Amino acid sequence: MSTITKIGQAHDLSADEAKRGYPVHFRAVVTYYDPRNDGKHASLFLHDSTGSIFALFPANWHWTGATPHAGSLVDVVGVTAPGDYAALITQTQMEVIGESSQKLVAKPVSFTHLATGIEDAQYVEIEGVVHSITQSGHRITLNVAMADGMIGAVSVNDPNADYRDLVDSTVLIQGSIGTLFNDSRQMVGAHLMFPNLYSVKIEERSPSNPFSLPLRSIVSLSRYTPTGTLPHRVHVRGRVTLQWPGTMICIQDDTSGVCAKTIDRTRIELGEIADVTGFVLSGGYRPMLVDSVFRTLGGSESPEAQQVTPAEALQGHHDSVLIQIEGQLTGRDLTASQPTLLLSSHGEIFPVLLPKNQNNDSLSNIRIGSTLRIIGVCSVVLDAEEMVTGSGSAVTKSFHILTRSSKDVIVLKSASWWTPERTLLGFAGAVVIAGAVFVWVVVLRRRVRQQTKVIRESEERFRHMALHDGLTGLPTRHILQERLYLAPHKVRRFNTGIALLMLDLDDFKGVNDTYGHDAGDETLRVMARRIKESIRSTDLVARMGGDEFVVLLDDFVEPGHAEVVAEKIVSALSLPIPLGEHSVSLSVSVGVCEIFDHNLNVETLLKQVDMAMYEAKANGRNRFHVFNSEMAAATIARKRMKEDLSRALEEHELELYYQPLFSAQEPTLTGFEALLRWRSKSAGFVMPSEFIPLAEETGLIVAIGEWVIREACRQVGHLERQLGREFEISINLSPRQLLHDKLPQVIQEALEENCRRPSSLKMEITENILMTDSKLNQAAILRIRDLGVRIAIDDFGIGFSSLSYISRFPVDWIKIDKSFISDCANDPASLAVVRAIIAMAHSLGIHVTAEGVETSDQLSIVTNEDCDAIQGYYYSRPVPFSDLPRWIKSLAEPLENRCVEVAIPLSSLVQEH
Ligand SMILES: Nc1nc2c(ncn2[C@@H]2O[C@H](COP(=O)(O)O[C@H]3[C@@H](O)[C@H](n4cnc5c(=O)[nH]c(N)nc54)O[C@@H]3COP(=O)(O)O)[C@@H](O)[C@H]2O)c(=O)[nH]1
Repeated sequence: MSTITKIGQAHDLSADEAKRGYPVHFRAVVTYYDPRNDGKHASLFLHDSTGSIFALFPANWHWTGATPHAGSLVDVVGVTAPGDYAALITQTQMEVIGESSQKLVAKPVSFTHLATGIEDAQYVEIEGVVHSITQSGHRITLNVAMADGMIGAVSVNDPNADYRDLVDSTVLIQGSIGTLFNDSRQMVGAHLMFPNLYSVKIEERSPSNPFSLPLRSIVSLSRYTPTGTLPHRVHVRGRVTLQWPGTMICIQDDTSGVCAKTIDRTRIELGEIADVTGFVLSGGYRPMLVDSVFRTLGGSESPEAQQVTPAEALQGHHDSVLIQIEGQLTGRDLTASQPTLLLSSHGEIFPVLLPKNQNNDSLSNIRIGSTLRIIGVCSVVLDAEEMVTGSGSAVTKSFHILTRSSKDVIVLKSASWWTPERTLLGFAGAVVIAGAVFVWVVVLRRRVRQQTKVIRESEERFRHMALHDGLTGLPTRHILQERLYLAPHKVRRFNTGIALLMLDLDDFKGVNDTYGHDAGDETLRVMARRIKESIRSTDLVARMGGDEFVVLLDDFVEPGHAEVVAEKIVSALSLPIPLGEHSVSLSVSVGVCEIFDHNLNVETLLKQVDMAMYEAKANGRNRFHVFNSEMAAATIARKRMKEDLSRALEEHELELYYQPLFSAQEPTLTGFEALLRWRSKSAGFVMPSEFIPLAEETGLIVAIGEWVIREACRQVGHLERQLGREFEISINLSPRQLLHDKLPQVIQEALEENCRRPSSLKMEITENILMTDSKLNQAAILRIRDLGVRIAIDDFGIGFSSLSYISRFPVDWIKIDKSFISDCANDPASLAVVRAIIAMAHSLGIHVTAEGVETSDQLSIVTNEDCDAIQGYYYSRPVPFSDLPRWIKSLAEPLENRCVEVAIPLSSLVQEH
């Protein structure tokens, strides 16, 4: 997998591509650093000339040099992973290499633009008024009102900084955008991560004492129109008509009333005069204040509660004003989080809200039907729909009363069963009763229905939005989960099975990149429709996000049924999709899992079908793959091995074996190839073919490879001093290691620390390193060769080697792959290949090693063909370092007496054969 070196390239990967874990290596500027982020991870936003990206790494990361701050230049290695919107970097390793001289340019953005999500992780500038400041854990948040919406600007709290001055100031803030998405990839919010107060520029400073702002009459708030583009705090004064400590305070002056949201819990007497400052929030009949603070000025003259009828209250003029109103108690819920009474009067039904956490026991004894007088602040609700679709002016829909305590509920007339009306009704007869009841129920219900219709509609809308994907209309993972949890019962009851199919479109990103996002959306809609058409109406298909879908078959599934469905889906989805004047063809990879056991575990089932889907991808895509138990065992074992391997270096479980290298013509020992071994505490003696690919995948190969270079130079240097002669060392290089910027420096240090001639070191790379990403790899190889180190091409002949490009490349050695050597004695074709490689290499001035020489026949063939060096079991297997001196001494003895065989652990012999 090729390494990505530009941030923009990594940021733009689709979720599916990012999930593959592309290796990345960037040099970038830090725009934000939070050493604690979520406790387990530290986080960084990084920026280069192509864009910005978010990187996660362990919170206990040990910085070898300086710790970073905004403006640091860092060297970062990691792998890509899907983020909520754009890709991010995990398994990050990094180092600060200095200060950036680059002046960062932040793009000014509006909230509406941020709401599209496309600026995820990018470096931007916002303008707005700071409404409030909140602290949570180690972070501080400035809640900023931009011209078109509110945004939280987040930073690591600096205990020495004073943020309070910022409230009500107009500010410009530069930082990186963290966008929040739900499972359906719908944006639910965004934060601006700013590094410190230097990123906040105050354009217009607020007065430090908010109560020094000029006083306004409360009624003027209704006429409030922001003079500039952004609204600032206002200051009003009045008598307190209601206080819900920590939530709200309402005041009233001669002109009107207003309610203000506040977190201040200071208790205040009703009727006291209070100063309140806050930000105007319009949208109701009258505006309210938010993020408010208040102070009391004494006094205790309670404002008069105006007597109003429900019809008058509905007109709206009494909104936020203290009123008294009468009605019959028709219902109550005193145990709800918001205790409520329901009153009716003159055909109107209105709720009365009581303060939370108060003793309302006295109210539970009031009989339904009793006539009550309520004193409280009137809150009028507008009909938003009517305002939009109708006249455009404020249309009131309902009202409710906010009371200060249960004392605001006065029983005027208690209802009794034997009221004159009811007695009369009793005499009037069953038909009249039925009629009256019917009318009463109809009228009451109609009113209640009207009151609750809007609530129910918005609940329905939210529920539908939460449970259905906005693009395809398919259910989301929540519905799938509900159905999955019911599945075991169904299996038990009907004695059938269930099947799960996980679908991932192959190369979907290509459609987005080539034809644009509208075409991508259309493709997803078509695919969703085709999947639905391929299954029964009782089966379920859910969109999991991106281009991933899951199908649940839980209706009388019989063995093999899921495979038939998967086959059908694979062929339905491979049909061309018309996109305007174009037509595209895509394929899909499907994982399949069938279960006929009611003890099935839903989590396990999801993991298994995911594994099967990845297997389908790995086996060439455009196909389905059925889960089997070996896959699970292999995946678990790999995961465990990865975890163990991440500790292998620090737990000293790695060691080097050395396989001798001989010159061919007069066989003399010239040096060794260093070969890595892992003596794992849990897995035993592990061969490199098993763990090097994992080290590559996880990025651990960079650290492990560095250790190999340093350790091989140290150990062979030690041997040389002991024996008084010089050896050459061959070391294998992995592709990922090659692209790490520090590699030449590591090699140079290892050479210098051990006083080694550069030409005595040979770095072995495989052919396909040269073929993939050739420009980057070639540059890296040239940098190593510039040190004077030799380059060898390993396993030559099995890849894509082209003689013409070898001639253009600075290669010193070629190692003919052992498969040709093992066959050359019996297979004329292999012998011909060996001859051709040697002739071609020599004509280009390149030396040749025959590797894997095991027999005397093979030895004489390669020697006769003029090979330069020999490596193979014929001379020796790889030898542990501690046995090398003994092995070298035994060279004088006949081959069969050499001590090497005893030097190798039995386990490694078994694995090497
Ligand atoms: N990036 C790194 N890769 C490494 C490192 N150490 C090893 N490796 C790579 O792992 C592969 C397997 O290595 P290993 O199991 O050690 O096998 C080596 C020899 O034991 C084997 N060999 C040598 N002679 C013979 C023989 O006569 N017969 C026979 N059947 N096998 C023989 O060949 C392997 C050496 O191969 P090569 O490197 O291609 O010269 C292997 O691909 C290693 O590259 C490491 O530190 N880093």
